[in-house]
Amino acid sequence: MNAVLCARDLRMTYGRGTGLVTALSGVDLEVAQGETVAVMGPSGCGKSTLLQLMGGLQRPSGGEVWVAGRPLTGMSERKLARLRRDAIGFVFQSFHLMDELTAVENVELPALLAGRSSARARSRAQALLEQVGLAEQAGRLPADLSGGERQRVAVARALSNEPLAVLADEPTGNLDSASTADVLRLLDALRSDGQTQVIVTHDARVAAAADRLISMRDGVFVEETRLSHGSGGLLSGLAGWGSER
Ligand SMILES: Nc1ncnc2c1ncn2[C@@H]1O[C@H](COP(=O)(O)OP(=O)(O)OP(=O)(O)O)[C@@H](O)[C@H]1O
Repeated sequence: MNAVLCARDLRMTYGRGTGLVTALSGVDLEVAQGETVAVMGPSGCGKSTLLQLMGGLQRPSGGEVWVAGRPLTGMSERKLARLRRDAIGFVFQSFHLMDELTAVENVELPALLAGRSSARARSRAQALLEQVGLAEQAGRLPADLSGGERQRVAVARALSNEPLAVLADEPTGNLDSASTADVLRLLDALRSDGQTQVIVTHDARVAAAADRLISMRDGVFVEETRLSHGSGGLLSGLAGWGSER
């Protein structure tokens, strides 16, 4: 299997008894190396659940996920944690930053956990913060950052362990056009280096910049569109952006 991320007949039901909620009703997805897939759909249709299952943060109720050809089914929690740490970068909707760590410390943490030297982790963290326009905020605690700044720290953190795949839940949700452009430029550069990306978004401009767009509704894929941008990649979604800074 050549896909970096692969799911077959993926199903997820939360709760038990009469309180069952079906979040995913059998989806199939293959994402190739260097490919960016955008996932769109109304609130509650199962987008975040899809990311959590593809990244091994939750176990599915049914179906199978492979990351870099390795099946997650039957993998021990320890191996799963190692795979997440080494191969995957998550951008969560609620950021999940550590309150007591500065921006740069938050960003370097995944790289340190993945075994990088402190010098390499720090220099990559600083470079990533610079790329998302936050070089000057590197020493601040999350409490002293705006919502959009925290979000950009979360994006930088997801990229710090140089992951094979990034799973991003609304990475530009709170950002103005200039900051969105920064984040998309960074993702585009990493995709050019072969990174695989799945981006849940409500922003049509972010979606338009992906290689493939999947529309979800009620736990299933209702439409898949392959987009073509010539060689522009994500940046082609940025025409006319970023001029307000
Ligand atoms: N931990 C949970 N326990 C129970 N139900 C859950 C849980 N997580 C999600 N759900 C339910 O599963 C369904 C899909 O949720 P999910 O968060 O995947 O949707 P989403 O498309 O990402 O929504 P949004 O765009 O609002 O983030 C929803 O009905 C949600 O209420």
